[in-house]
Amino acid sequence: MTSPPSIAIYGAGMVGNYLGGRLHGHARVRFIGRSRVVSVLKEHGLTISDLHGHRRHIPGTDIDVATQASATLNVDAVLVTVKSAATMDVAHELAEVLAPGTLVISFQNGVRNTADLRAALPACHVLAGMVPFNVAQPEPAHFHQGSSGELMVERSAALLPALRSAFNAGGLPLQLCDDMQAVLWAKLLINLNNALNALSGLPLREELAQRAWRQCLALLQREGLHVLDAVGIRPAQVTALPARWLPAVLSLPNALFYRIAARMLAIDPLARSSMWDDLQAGRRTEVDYINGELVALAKSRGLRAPANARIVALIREAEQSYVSWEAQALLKTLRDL
Ligand SMILES: NC(=O)C1=CN([C@@H]2O[C@H](COP(=O)(O)OP(=O)(O)OC[C@H]3O[C@@H](n4cnc5c(N)ncnc54)[C@H](OP(=O)(O)O)[C@@H]3O)[C@@H](O)[C@H]2O)C=CC1
Ligand SMILES: CC(C)(CO)C(=O)C(=O)O
Repeated sequence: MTSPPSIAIYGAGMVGNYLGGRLHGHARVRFIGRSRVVSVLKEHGLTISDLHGHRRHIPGTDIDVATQASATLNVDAVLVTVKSAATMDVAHELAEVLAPGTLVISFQNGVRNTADLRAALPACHVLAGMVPFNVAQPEPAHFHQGSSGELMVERSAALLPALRSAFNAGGLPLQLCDDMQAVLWAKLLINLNNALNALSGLPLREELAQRAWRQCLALLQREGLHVLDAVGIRPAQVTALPARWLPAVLSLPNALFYRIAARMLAIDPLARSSMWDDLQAGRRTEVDYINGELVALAKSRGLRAPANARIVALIREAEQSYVSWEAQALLKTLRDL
C-alpha cells in the first residue's frame, strides 16, 4: 500500500459514519449504506465531533458513497458496522464480491459477529474489533462521540502499517489485542446496560447517576459473570476496573460512586445506548445478541439467567410498544425472580 489505504465502511450508521469521518483524508473512505442515509451525507456533508472538542465537517462533494456491496471491490479493508442481526446478510453480500485476502474488521457489539463473518468469508482476513465509546446523532448528518476509549482490534499481520497509520492520523489509535473474544465478552457485560438505558428513557449519564439503575446493572452483570465462570470464559479488563469488580462498584451509594468512579459518568449529557436508538427508530434491537447471549449460554449448560431473560422479554415488549420503567420498580422485579 503506497497511496493511502482504501477503506469501505459497510453499514453507514452511527459508528460507521463516525469512524469514516475520522478516517476521511487519511484513507480513501467509501461509505456503503442505505440510500436514505448516504443521500443525506451527499446533501449535507458529514460532520463529526467528540466530547473533547474535536469537530470537523466534510462537504458532501468530497464524500464517496455507495449502496451496493460491489463498491467494496478492490478496497484494502472493510469495516463492518451494521447491527448484529444484519451480519449474516452482509457476510453473504461480501462473499459475492471481496477479493481473497481482503481485510475485514467487525466493529460491532456482541460475541459472534466475527465468527459469522469468518465462516462466510474463509478467504478473507476477518478480525474482531471493539468500539468502547458511544456515538450519537444530534442531527441527520452529524455524528458525535459522547464518551472516551480507544478502539481495540485483534493483533494480526494482516493489519498493515499503512492502515494503522490512517487510524492513528484520524485520532483513532488502535489498541491491539491477542484475545479479542475475552474483550468482546467484557464489552457484552458493559452492554447489559444498553437495555436498561433504553427502558429508563434517560440519557446514560442521568441513568448511571441513579443508584437503583446501577444496582439493576450490577445484578445483570453478577448473573452474567456467574454464567461465564461456569463455562470457563474470563472476560478481559476493558475499563479502569476489572470486569469482576464492576458490580460491587456500581452498587455503591451515590456519594462514594461519584468519587470512586467519576470516569464512568464522564459521558456527554445527551448520549444514550444504541438500543435506545433502535427502539426510537422502531427497529428490532440487539438484545438477543447481548442479554440473550447469556441466557442461551446458561441454558446450554443447564443453568439459568432469569434476570437477563426478563430483560430480553421487556425489550421485546418495548419493541412492540414502548413504556419506560422506574428504576426501583425494575430492581424489585429483577430481585423477585
Ligand atoms: N451507536 C453506538 O453508540 C455504538 C454502537 N456499537 C455497535 O456498533 C454496531 C453498529 O451500531 P450503530 O452504528 O449504532 O448501528 P446503526 O443502525 O446506526 O448503523 C448501521 C447501518 O447499516 C445499515 N445496514 C444494515 N444492513 C446493511 C446492508 N446489508 N447494506 C448496507 N447498509 C446496511 C443500517 O440500515 P437499516 O437500519 O435500514 O438496516 C444502518 O443504517 C452495533 O453492533 C452496535 O451495538 C458499539 C459501540 C457504540
Ligand atoms: C458505548 C456503549 C457501551 C454505550 O453507549 C455501547 O456500546 C452502545 O451504546 O451500544
